[in-house]
Amino acid sequence: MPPRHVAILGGGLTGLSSAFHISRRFPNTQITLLEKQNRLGGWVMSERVEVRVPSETGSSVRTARVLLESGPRTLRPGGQAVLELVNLLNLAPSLLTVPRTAPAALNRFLHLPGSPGLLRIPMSFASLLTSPLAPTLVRAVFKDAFSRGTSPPRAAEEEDESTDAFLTRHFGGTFARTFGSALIHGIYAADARDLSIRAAFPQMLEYEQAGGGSVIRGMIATALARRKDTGEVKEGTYELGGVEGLMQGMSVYSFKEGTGELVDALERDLEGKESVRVLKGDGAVSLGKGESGDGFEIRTASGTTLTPSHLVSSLPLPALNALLHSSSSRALPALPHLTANPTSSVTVVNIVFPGPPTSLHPPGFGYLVPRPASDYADGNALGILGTVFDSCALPTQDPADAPITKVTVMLGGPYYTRGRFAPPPVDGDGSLSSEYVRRLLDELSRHLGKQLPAPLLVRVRTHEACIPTPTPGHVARIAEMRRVVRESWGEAAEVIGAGVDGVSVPACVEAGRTVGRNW
Ligand SMILES: C=Cc1c2[nH]c(c1C)Cc1[nH]c(c(CCC(=O)O)c1C)Cc1[nH]c(c(C)c1CCC(=O)O)Cc1[nH]c(c(C)c1C=C)C2
Repeated sequence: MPPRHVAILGGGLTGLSSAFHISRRFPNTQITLLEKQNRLGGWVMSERVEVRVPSETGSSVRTARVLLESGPRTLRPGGQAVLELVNLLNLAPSLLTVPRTAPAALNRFLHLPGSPGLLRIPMSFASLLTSPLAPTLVRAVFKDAFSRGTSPPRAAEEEDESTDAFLTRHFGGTFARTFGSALIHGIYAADARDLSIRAAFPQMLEYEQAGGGSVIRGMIATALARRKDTGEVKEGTYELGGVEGLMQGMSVYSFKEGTGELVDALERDLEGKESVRVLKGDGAVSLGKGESGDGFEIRTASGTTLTPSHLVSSLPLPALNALLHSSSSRALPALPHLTANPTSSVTVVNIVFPGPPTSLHPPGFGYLVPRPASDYADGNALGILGTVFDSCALPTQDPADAPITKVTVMLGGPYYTRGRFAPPPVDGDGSLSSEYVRRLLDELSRHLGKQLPAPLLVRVRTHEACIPTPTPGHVARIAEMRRVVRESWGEAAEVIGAGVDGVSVPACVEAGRTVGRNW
């Protein structure tokens, strides 16, 4: 029998995807989505702002509406659950795609703390030959591929280690610090020494297993096995329409109005459904068992009481923990491990410069800054994690007749938790102090190897505790947490979200897509 009433806690992508998919599966079920903020989408945040742009000769000024992203800005075509939403929400006409052959897909850089300029990460054998990064990469490949028996596979499900420890074991400490830490900054804004390899990169463990202890041998063996596998016709379970075809040969994609279009389309869809109620600016303040012992009782900040038969929590796990502890009447049994993982805070600074991108930075995706050899307490002015060259990947998101260069600098993460850094103070109107902007521009000029012009716009957002870091043991802890939900809250409740299923946009959408499949 379909559920009578499903309450969904949290209006980020996971909550929105849950509401969308549950309402498709059970069109007559009442659904209430509760979000304490006045907006939906969590940290997916796309916004157009007016920028006064001088013409190339400087003789006139025009106003351009420039798109700024402070959360995820591009998506990978491999995430089928997101492609399905693009199809079902008719977003294909808004798609902007970046081919695999574009400079933004091919050129990625590192800025090594302590030395000026950027180093291109070699993506081909030819570019490896001339790269200053070659010694680190070649040594790493040899260490993993030709070391026999020194890296026993960690097959047992309960075994886990940090991503840094795994990479050091296979590829050496210099590789782990130079490439591994930078990669983890770009995804989790976290310290690779804190991040579980099993939770973040389970495929690495599969390669290690397939390669008898070597990741590289395992990758080669897996690729060869896939090539032999040609006869198999895979059953498509996602409703992709023609969208998959549009993604052939593409590295990433977004939308004309940014990733926020996904959120807006989901919100419009839910608003159009009579069975769905979206309560913005009204979070749950208490959560307990229903009065008759059946279902749940939720009280909201505005005083509304809900008595759903089914419950989906997509709240950050620490927020769910706080909610459970503040709920006294008919309290639900506590859940283990909700506060086991730390979270990273990220400061996102969008900067718009006059002039075309070619005048300011090399063509490419942007650059990442590895962990300094001296650790997070020092060695990196302001705690910069990396910079994205936004205008390079998706130039058509902004007006073609306004010559601008848009970059986004990301700061914080482990610099805020382990270092002596704190999020930059902002003035009453939300802007950075001119002294901080000067220091930031000086530092960027050093990274890019050229003096930068005065920016047309600088906008800052600090996302507090926005990305959970699954620490070693996460997968086992989540399995236990899920068991306790099942056994003591019942089959009518599920706990999902970035802190459970993974931090990427596809992981969040997928979690909402599969929630309640057994109802
Ligand atoms: C606000 C900053 C974010 C940082 N990480 C994420 C956000 C939103 C989340 C994230 N970023 C990436 C992934 C992997 C998904 C994938 O594409 O496979 C996740 C979950 C990769 C990534 N990192 C950066 C970009 C532009 C992308 C592509 C996806 C996206 O648009 O987010 C740049 C970047 N992100 C962060 C830093 C410090 C950084 C530096 C250049 C933190």
